[in-house]
Amino acid sequence: MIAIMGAGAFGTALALTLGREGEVTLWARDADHVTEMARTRENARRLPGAAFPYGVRVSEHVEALRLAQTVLLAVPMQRLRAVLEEHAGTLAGKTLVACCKGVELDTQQGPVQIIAETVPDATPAIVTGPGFANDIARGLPTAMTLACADALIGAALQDALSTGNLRLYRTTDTIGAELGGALKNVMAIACGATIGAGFGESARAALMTRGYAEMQRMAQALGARPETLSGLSGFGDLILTCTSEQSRNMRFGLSIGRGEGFDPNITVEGAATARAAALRARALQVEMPITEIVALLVAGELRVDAALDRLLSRPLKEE
Ligand SMILES: NC(=O)C1=CN([C@@H]2O[C@H](COP(=O)(O)OP(=O)(O)OC[C@H]3O[C@@H](n4cnc5c(N)ncnc54)[C@H](OP(=O)(O)O)[C@@H]3O)[C@@H](O)[C@H]2O)C=CC1
Ligand SMILES: O=C(CO)COP(=O)(O)O
Repeated sequence: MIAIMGAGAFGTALALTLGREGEVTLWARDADHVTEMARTRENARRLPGAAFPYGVRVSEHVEALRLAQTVLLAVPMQRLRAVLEEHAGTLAGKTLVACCKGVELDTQQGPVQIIAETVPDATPAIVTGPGFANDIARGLPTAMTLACADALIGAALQDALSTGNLRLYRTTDTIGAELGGALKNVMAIACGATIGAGFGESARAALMTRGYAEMQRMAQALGARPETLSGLSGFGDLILTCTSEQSRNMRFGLSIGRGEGFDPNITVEGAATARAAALRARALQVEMPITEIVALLVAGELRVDAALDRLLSRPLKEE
């Protein structure tokens, strides 16, 4: 059986697509939220307008996860460690599939390493790539990456988690998969800020391309395979997130560029990840000027016009 921890937009979308073809348990921490979802068969708080199919069960009891061999972890990146620590006993020995995108601010670790540290006898994996919760929930076609260092378990997960509208491609390169998903959000903030400030589409294309070069540099410094970054989890998600206003990271960037406020309750993974990735890049001595600038922008330590000046005044070099 499959279970999902976290009834946010993405956890709910995964429950919907899996629940159309089998049984899935969706766990949320808030009992009132669970009661509401059970009564209305909808998650009006996080993914309104998408009716739960028959196969979706909801629960606020972590014991409901005991029967599941595979648990998808769909909580925000900066909360992942706390959730795993709190429920490590229940999750021991299971296959734990991170569904979050980012780098932990305090440790500069990704989700797979956090799973390995907090639930050492679990098998970690990650699902990441271009796919908006709304699209998945509506049954629109999507393709993402499933990464698991254990190739046999990865193949079984690929079968178990692929659905009629969610096609999973498989890799054993968990480092590349999680870095692609984490860093594309940073680039989406940069692109949003650029568009919001009125710098134009050409500037966005330049940022996406140079941002992709940064993603490759860091990934390779950490031992990822270049082809993982050029796949769905890297290049694919970079395109989606940097070009669509459905993306919260993109919209957050737009608000920075326009000098407007942004609802702090909206999950924007790229904000903390920019700061974490900038720290990691410095420690690795990897050059990541766009990431550095996004880290300063989100901290309010740099204005968008000064950020542009800083990028344009860098020494000219070979591509
Ligand atoms: N939305 C999307 O299109 C996609 C999102 N993702 C990734 O999925 C991850 C989650 O994003 P998303 O679902 O959109 O975020 P949302 O903001 O929609 O939801 C986050 C959910 O996490 C829950 N949560 C937060 N902290 C805890 C905790 N300590 N214990 C239990 N539950 C907790 C929240 O519960 P509560 O409601 O009680 O606050 C909420 O239901 C992110 O890393 C994102 O990058 C990946 C692909 C697509
Ligand atoms: O990761 C996503 C799509 O692949 C969702 O992006 P946002 O978190 O920016 O909304």
